[in-house]
Amino acid sequence: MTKRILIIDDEAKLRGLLARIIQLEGFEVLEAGDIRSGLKILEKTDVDIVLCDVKLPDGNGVETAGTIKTRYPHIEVILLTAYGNIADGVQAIKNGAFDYITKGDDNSRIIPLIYKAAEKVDLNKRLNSLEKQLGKKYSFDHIIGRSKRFQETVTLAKKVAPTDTSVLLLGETGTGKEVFAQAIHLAGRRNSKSFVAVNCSAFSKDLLESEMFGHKAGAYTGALKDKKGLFEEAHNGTIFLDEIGEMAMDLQAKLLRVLESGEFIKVGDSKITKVDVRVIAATNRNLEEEIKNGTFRSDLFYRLSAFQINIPALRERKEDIKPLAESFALSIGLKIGKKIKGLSPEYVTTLENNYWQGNIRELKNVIERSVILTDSEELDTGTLPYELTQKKASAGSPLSAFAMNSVEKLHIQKVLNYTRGNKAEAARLLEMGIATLYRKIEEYKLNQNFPG
Ligand SMILES: Nc1ncnc2c1ncn2[C@@H]1O[C@H](COP(=O)(O)OP(=O)(O)OP(=O)(O)O)[C@@H](O)[C@H]1O
Repeated sequence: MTKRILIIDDEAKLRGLLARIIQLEGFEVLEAGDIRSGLKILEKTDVDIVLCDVKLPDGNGVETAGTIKTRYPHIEVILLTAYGNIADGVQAIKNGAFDYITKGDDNSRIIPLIYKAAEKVDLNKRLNSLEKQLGKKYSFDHIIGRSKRFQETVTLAKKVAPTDTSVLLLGETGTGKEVFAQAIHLAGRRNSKSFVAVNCSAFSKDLLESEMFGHKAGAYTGALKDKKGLFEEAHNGTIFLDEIGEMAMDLQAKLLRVLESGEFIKVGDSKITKVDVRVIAATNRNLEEEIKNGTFRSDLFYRLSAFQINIPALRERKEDIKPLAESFALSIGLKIGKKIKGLSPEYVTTLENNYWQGNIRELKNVIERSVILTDSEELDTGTLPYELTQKKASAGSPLSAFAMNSVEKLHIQKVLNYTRGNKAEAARLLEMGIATLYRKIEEYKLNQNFPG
């Protein structure tokens, strides 16, 4: 495919000349006279290579090379440096530029260099699609968490990874069950084959059966063609069955058969299909309870639970909150082009005191919000959602929030928020004496800053 090249240079004559030389080679060329209009073009157009001058009316090309690489990692940047200024070129490469050429005396270098950069762009694209095929590419090296509790979990998962044993991952929502499933797959002998994930709660019973096992044409209305199921897609690889507690009983029986013999029958088929698939299942439900309630088959549970891994909730491993938050802040910052250097101590404490019902997923969302809102390179509590800074005091467990004094504290705070800090009005509404209110504000260290 024709590569598209953007030239950012304020010298119109030189820019035009360069554009013509490059166009003659069959490349498509766009031109910009300053950084701002160059970046605007990148926002709207798919560009492969940028040629960028160093001295521009609105900034420096060496820094711009870094900005472009951060925002658009697949683009290759070539810097046009002034004669005798190699230092700029070297710095640009440090910032992620592909290479540099000295203006004027290097005209014969430019075309071969563009071809080389074009090859690199193709490679970037191939790598990108490979990474996509591998899913979110979580290996054990990418899993963050140094706490003892978490490390024990990782050690267990690493031990089972190279075997072919089925694994049952248990943990609250957002604790990283899918991340672990991927890491186990990648560390196992099936890692060059597919990892297929299916969320059992996302489909109705009939649809889930046809998703998992496939169907023959005419099996039911709307089944116009034969359809391969996810078990077949995962042949020789791994299937991850998320929310297995939601699976209907008769499908559970079918799943047990696959686990035992690798065999199943497609919907509407008469013959057996055989696959070789490793099964990793996950749930946030208590399956033993489900068995008692008659909604989960005990034989399937025993088959699956031969190897159980409990992933601890985030609140049970507070030491991991800071490194996780730092890593998310950095990567989200890079994605949206903001440099985040760290988190304020108060910010970290607030995060550590939160209950994190949604675990790492919730933490990631909170950090994303902060990175978007922040105007500084250090994230501070001002960027946290209001309820998080308020929750600080009642943190611990959801139950502790129901202890009498916790309830009183929350209630007084709510009323104070309502009266925007007017204590006389708050005391009246609370039907308590003003002196008592002052004492309680002091005792519970209630927030007295009211915006607006
Ligand atoms: N240890 C970890 N290090 C870094 N990121 C993590 C880690 N664990 C989870 N995440 C991130 O947290 C989010 C939730 O993880 P995941 O989807 O694996 O959770 P889950 O337990 O499968 O959730 P659910 O029960 O809702 O399916 C994802 O964005 C994932 O990338």
